[in-house]
Amino acid sequence: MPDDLLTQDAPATYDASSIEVLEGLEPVRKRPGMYIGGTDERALHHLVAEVLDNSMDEAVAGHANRIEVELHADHAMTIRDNGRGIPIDPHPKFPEKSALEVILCTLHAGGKFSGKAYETSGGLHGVGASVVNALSDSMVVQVARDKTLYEQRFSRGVPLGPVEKVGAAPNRRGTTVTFHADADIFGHHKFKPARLFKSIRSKAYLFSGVEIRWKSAIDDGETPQEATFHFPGGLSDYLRETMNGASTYAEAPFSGTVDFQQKFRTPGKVEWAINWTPSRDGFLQSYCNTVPTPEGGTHVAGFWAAILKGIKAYGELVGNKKAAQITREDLIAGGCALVSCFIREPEFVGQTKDRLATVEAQRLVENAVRDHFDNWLAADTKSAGAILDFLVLRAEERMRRRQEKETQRKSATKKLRLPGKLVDCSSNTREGTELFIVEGDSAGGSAKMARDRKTQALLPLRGKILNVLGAASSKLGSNAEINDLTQALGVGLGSRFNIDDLRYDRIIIMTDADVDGAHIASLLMTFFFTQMRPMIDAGHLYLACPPLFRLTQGAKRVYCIDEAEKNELLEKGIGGKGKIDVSRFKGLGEMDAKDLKETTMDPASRKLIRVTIDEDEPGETGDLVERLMGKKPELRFQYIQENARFVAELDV
Ligand SMILES: Nc1ncnc2c1ncn2[C@@H]1O[C@H](COP(=O)(O)OP(=O)(O)OP(=O)(O)O)[C@@H](O)[C@H]1O
Repeated sequence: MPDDLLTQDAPATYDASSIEVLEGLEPVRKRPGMYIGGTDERALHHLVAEVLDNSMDEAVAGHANRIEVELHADHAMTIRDNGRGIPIDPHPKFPEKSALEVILCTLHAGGKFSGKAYETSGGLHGVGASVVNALSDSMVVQVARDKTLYEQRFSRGVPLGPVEKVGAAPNRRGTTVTFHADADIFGHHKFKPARLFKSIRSKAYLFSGVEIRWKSAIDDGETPQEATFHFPGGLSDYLRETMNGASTYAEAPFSGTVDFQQKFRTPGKVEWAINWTPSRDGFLQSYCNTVPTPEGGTHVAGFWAAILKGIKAYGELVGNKKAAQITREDLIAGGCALVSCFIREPEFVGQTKDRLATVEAQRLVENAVRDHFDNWLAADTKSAGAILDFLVLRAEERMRRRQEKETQRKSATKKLRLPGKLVDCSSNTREGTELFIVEGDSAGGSAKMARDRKTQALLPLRGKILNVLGAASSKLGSNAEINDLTQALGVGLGSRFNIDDLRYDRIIIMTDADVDGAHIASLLMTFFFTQMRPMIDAGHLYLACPPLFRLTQGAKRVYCIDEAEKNELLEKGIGGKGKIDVSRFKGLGEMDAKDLKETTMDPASRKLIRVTIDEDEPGETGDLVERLMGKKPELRFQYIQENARFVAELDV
């Protein structure tokens, strides 16, 4: 048959049209976790932050002074500002589209890359607005510019028509975004008025030049349905409110603002407020360009360095030799602090911006705060003396506690009958020791080789522990696994429980990264939550994060925690030579000691999740545990996967 006939007869199916390219915002819908860190309640609320941060950037740049945030009855959100308005003129690169459409339908489109339109902004990747658009079943953007009102509508990231003039706007300017999150992505999660209210109010404290109005059609019985926030006093007012009348060592907080331009000839500024109190635990809330950074970062490191060096220098000046013993731990214990910096082109870890990584911020903040702190201590010797005495006392207490623990543990190890399968560590002080609760004997094998004998102990559990929620309390004491665990911990069960007897600093649950592992981890967490709650409250309980994949390319090897991270790295490359070899760990037992050590056990390179109870909603955590550990086992794995962030905070 002649060649041309062959081609004529073949159906025209395999041509360019059969090559698929994920276009526009499809990748966001396919893998939302990569852009907003998940699809849970926290991720849902993050959508509001993305849109609100754009309005805040407009305000901080001096173009807006009012922002309105409204939660509607159907859980749609409206965020309106009186800024310059997102540009609607045709985009030079895509003349057939408006800049508005390019911004909302293209990743990495924005006005914050070069610092020309904004000096210091929370936005920097040019993805926030488009991600919200992609994950909303409906989004309407109105722009009031040049006395005209424009509008464009979208659904799941796709424009429903071009930008249109919809009326006159003689006395108005700015941007209004209304979106309704897509239930296909966020499932049953809904906006919580209390959570929104709190984060919106903190924004107003962070930038005193803005007034934020809040309105909610949903009444949760505790959150005001209307409010206006404007705080000319900035962070000192915020600190006073957060500390809620607690007695303090300094009469007024140590607070201030330094403009980096004036001091260091570089754009940006830092604002802070701190006071010390005997009556509650300390805290530090930090922000960069009004974006909360719950995991801190370089700005926070700079802040503590300034305070620590300042107080030690002051101690030396007044001849208090004990001041040299103060550590950062003592400062943090009773210190309540707020730090907010504005810098150009900040670098964060991840799109949800939990930790600031810009190296320069450390130096800028440290130098700015240090000068002021020295002056403040010298000018207010009464407060300075009170703080110094308090910190010295804390340092002494800390050292005494450590000594007590040393003796305590020595006697405890002698007296106690320890379970036979416990592989104990050799340190005779509790400080710095860790107990890994491991799944199965095989995992115990590599863990034994990977551990640091001095500080890391292992307790292998055979199979699943008793589900304490379903069990009568008499059964608890006779369950072998629970008995072994309680003995190894040294704390006693029920009325004999005493947290002071705890034999290790950290208790780390280390299970396989699969359904069974997650089940065992949730059984253990339930046990601690219901029987040894003070251990969680005191921050002793952790989850290990073993990786699921290892990528090897030539001499280079990296580990990935999940499928999404693996795919991201495969796309980006890992910087080695040749083909990338992917291996999937089926369980901890499959990892060799070197892998296990590097990724999961060695404090220098591993990742741990600290298990915490959501302070805002402790009752809810109880309900959830009850619901999940009660009747429906299949929900548990999903719970761990989706809600890990709800009960856990990262601690690297
Ligand atoms: N309310 C607004 N007023 C004026 N311009 C806006 C507004 N919202 C968005 N923009 C413009 O749209 C651009 C894209 O916003 P988007 O949220 O996608 O990314 P970004 O803020 O630049 O960075 P990030 O992804 O880190 O949030 C911004 O850089 C800004 O130029």
